[in-house]
Amino acid sequence: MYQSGRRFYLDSWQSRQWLPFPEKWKKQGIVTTDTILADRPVGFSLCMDQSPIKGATMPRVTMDDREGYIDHPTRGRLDTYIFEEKRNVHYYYDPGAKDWLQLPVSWELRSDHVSKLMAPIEETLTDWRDKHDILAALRASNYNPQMCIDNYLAVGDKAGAPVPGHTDSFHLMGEMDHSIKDLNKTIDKLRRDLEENSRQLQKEEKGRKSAEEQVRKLEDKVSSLEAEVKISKAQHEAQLQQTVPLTKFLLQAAKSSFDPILVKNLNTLMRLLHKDYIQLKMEASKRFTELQEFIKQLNVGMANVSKGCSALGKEVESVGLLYRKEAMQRKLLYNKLQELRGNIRVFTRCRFDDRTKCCLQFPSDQEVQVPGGRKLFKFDKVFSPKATQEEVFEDTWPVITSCVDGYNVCILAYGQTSSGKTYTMQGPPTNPGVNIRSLKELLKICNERDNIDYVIQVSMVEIYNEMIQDLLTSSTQILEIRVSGNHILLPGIKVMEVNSLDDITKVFQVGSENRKTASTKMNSESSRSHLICMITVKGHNRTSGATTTGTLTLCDLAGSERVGKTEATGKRLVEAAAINKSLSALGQVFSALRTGQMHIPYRNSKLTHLLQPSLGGDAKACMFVTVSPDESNLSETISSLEFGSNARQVQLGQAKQNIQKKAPRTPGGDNDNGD
Ligand SMILES: Nc1ncnc2c1ncn2[C@@H]1O[C@H](COP(=O)(O)OP(=O)(O)OP(=O)(O)O)[C@@H](O)[C@H]1O
Repeated sequence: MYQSGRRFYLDSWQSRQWLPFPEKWKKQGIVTTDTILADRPVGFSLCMDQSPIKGATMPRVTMDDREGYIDHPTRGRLDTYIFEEKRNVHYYYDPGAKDWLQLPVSWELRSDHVSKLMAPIEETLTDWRDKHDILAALRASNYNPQMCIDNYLAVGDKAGAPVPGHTDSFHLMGEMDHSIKDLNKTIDKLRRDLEENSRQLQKEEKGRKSAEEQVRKLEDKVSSLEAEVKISKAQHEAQLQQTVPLTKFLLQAAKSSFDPILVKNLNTLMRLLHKDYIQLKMEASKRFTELQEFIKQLNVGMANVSKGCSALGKEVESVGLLYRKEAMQRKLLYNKLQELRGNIRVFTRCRFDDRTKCCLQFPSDQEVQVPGGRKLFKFDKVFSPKATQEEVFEDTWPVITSCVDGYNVCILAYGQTSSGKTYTMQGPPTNPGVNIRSLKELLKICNERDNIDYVIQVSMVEIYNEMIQDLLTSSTQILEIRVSGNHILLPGIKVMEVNSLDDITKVFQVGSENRKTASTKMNSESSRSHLICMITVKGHNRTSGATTTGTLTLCDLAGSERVGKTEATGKRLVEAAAINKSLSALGQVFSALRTGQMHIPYRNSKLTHLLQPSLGGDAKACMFVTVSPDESNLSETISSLEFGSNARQVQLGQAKQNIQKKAPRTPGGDNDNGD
């Protein structure tokens, strides 16, 4: 027997391989051994049908998390196991990156070596013609042609056989793996560069500090020398003042006494004193000149140091700039990786409220912690109550603007009633939210592109009690969903074209006037319907003649709330039930997408049916989970955060660009005789 970590394996004498420990033995057996060394194979003996023996050296066999099973349509239940195997990988040396990178499938097909390996497969399996496909299978068989043929033949029954010519998913997955590996390598390289730059920055910061310290010391010395010069000058002047009156006095005294010897002595004394005085004066002036010279040198030194400091400051600034640039690049690469994986991007925003203390903590801009050290939730971005509408839009606009290039994009706001969904999406007129900012941005981009003619069309509906109503007309007609191919149509819907800021303002004014709002106990302005704003951006390239059609769906969902909490009755109860039904249908769609189910229950509600193209695989989606800062709403907050966490694990697949030669249908189905 062999133990690796928590897993146990058995040596199979027949196949001479390590096989996973049989499930049924686990229920009966006790494994005994003298010593257990972590993560190291040790000798075991197996005692079956024994009563447990106490002691640390007698471990029970634990469950193996690599085991599983599949229900095969023809072979019934098959046990599965994820083996840790070493695989051959074909690399090429990239002189630019100075690194070995995995060969993409299309490049690998040019290799003679690989062609030789593929030849026996092509000869044996003559109906398998897709070279990409064969190479992908060869890779999966560790470049062993015989194993590849065996694998193909082994799974070649009717239900499980790969359909030749139809399985270029191998190729796509290979390419995708390659891109993700490359991106990871680039991220690693950037991280290393970043660390190197940070180290450099710290070193230079240290140098700057020590230079500043030196300047401070030199300044202290200069001021102490200046003080010394002042003192010696003052002493010299004092001496002079003392000497002159003394000389005058002695002369007068000598003249008054008329004693010639005394006068002579006094004259000698005077001469001596004068000589001393001259010497002292010369000494002082010499000292003074020396000091002046020293101060001059110090000033030059200080100028040099301050020059060095400013050069260092500039360098620090440029390293800082590089750091910010690289951080930005890392973020872009992360976004690209997310895009390749096709994940729904989920942001969380906590509502600002100056009347209450925020009960949530924000350890980083991607984490939110619920009080009492309970669960930590991670999102693509977490906006604290301090976040502005600009900051919120900044992280959304790369997704939004890709609809100009022909992608389907969807932004949803989900959260408890009064948690700030409408504030985030619509916002007050003086500080608009994602809706108006996105349309402005789309207009700006369209105006900047000279050789493409763009048309931006907007339509707006609300789903109230599972009924779809057009918000751009005052008509109360209920719209019905019609499906045509991959398109979801709303025949009869009003579409408005926008060309300026005034048009945008007008569309939203008309829409909000028609929107049904009703009061509940929690919020007198609470909206009890889902608001969906559908924007279509059609571009016609005058040079190439290509047409792109992108859609942006902005969705302000009705508040998720517990019926009991709002004490809803009558009409309100019906509204709450309809909202809960559609939101739980949205949760079911996410859950089915997350677990890769064949059937996605889009048709369980009008909301999910209408959003099907935006959640269905070739779209880019992001969701704002809005939460309240108030502790009394904590249980709703946790359930919203959990909803967001689940949505974050949904992979929609890589987004597809809609480029056509001919203009496609509008949401109203104008090319489809929908009206
Ligand atoms: N970030 C914020 N800064 C300032 N005020 C905010 C913020 N978020 C929300 N508010 C205010 O909180 C109140 C409730 O917000 P809002 O109407 O957006 O909630 P909601 O989630 O859309 O509610 P409902 O589900 O009922 O539609 C509003 O008065 C709004 O102006």
